[in-house]
Parts: sequence; structure tokens; C-alpha cells
Amino acid sequence: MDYTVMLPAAGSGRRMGAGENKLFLPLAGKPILVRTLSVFQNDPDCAGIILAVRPDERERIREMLAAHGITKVTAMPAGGGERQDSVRACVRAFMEAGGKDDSVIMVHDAARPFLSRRVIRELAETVREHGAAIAAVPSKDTVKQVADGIVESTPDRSTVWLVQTPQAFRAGLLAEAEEKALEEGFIGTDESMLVERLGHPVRVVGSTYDNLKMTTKVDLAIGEALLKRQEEME
Ligand SMILES: Nc1ccn([C@@H]2O[C@H](COP(=O)(O)OP(=O)(O)OP(=O)(O)O)[C@@H](O)[C@H]2O)c(=O)n1
Ligand SMILES: C[C@](O)(CO)[C@H](O)COP(=O)(O)O
Repeated sequence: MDYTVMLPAAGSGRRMGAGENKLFLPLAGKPILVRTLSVFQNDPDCAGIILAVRPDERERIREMLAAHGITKVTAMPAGGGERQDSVRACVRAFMEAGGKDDSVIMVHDAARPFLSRRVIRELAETVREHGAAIAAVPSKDTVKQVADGIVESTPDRSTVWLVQTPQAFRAGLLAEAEEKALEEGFIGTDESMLVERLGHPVRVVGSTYDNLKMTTKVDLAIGEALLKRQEEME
């Protein structure tokens, strides 16, 4: 089941505090960006990768792709100030290159190198039928809504899911949701929020707890430990 992946990689890694884009940091010897790209490079169902980059990093990334045998990147549009702008640049590049409204596209954070092929497959199958599907895990913790340091409410935990990427959509649906958000000045923290605003139902596919986003130094340490365990099991 073919899909094309939109990979926003144009962040600054402020919370990682590395002084450069965190995607260049090594995770057990390989840059985080290369680890994430390799998942899609090695997935026969992935027809292509569109990578949003910071213009001043384009050349360095090009060299990295060549050095690591990543051949599926078909476009590298300039990312924007917000993650959502970077994803929109990818979707526009996809459509301009002849992408069809009913093509399956996935959006995946370049900073999440541990996604599983099983989740990608289930998302692709679900989106073919329903148009929109996201990866998520049930919350293991009790969640509170808090205002000014005071608990306002406690949502029923059985209804709370922690959302990850990939998030998969029919291309035309996501493009419409993004353009509406742009027109209305709405900024969401994921693509699902934009599609929800169109009133389109978004399905949830059960993912794995190790599909972590490398956001802070603690995540890097956990990532190293996960890779070590994987190597020991192989
Ligand atoms: N303007 C932006 C912001 C983020 N991203 C990408 O979106 C993904 C998830 O974002 P996040 O983890 O927040 O990355 P950063 O923005 O780099 O980190 P921070 O918010 O700590 O600065 C990353 O792959 C990041 O490169 C992007 O392409 N364009
Ligand atoms: C899209 C996302 O990864 C879902 O958890 C997340 O919302 C990205 O958030 P960030 O603000 O870029 O860390």
C-alpha cells in the first residue's frame, strides 16, 4: 500500500539545548535524522520522502543523504517558523509534483526515529477507508487540567490518548485543512487538529510507547538505551 511521507526537519532543537538542530546529534553513532529516514528508505511501501529543511542546512543534509544511501527524498522545500508551516511546505511540494487528492500521505516528525512498520501499515490501511488516522498510545498516567496551579478537572483516563506521529491522511483532505488553518491564523500542535476543525473524523491506531520524540537530553539517553536493547535482542 503506497504512501509518501512528509518529514518536517526544519526545527531548531531549543529544548534539546545542543546549540544546533538536534536532528544532527548522534544516537548510538548515527544522526537522529538518518535513523528516521532509514525507516522509510527501508519500507517498500514508501514511495517517496519530502523533507522540509532550513535553507542554511540544505547542503549539509544533502551530503548526509548521499553518505548514508538515502535515495527516496524527492524534494526538500524550505521549512517555516512553525512546525505546521514546514509540514504545509511539504504538502504543497507533493501536490505541485502531481500528487493526487486521494493519495495517502503520512506526516512524521523527523525527531521520532523509533516508529514501527506495523503502525505505518495499519495507518495506511485505515486512511484508505476513512481518510484520516493518527498513531497514539493510551495514557498510563492520570491527567489533570490545571489553571493557575490549581486542578480544574480530571478527564476519565480511559478516554485519554497520547498522540504521536505518523499521522496519515488523504492528501486533498490535509491540504484543505492546512489552507483553512492558514487563512484563519490557526496554529495547531499536530495535523489532526487541523483536520478535526474541518469536522472530519480522525481514527486512532494503537502505537508503541517507544515511539518517542527526541525532545530533551533525557529522551536521547532513553533512545540510546532502546537501541542497545534492540541490538542485544538481535
Ligand atoms: N519550524 C519547525 C519546527 C519543527 N520542525 C520539525 O518538527 C519536528 C517536531 O518538532 P520539535 O520536536 O518541537 O523540534 P524542534 O522545533 O527542533 O524543537 P524545539 O521545539 O525544542 O525547538 C522536528 O522534526 C522538527 O525538526 C520543523 O520542521 N519546523
Ligand atoms: C505532532 C506531535 O509530535 C504529536 O505529539 C507533537 O504535537 C509535536 O509537538 P512539538 O510542539 O513540535 O514538540
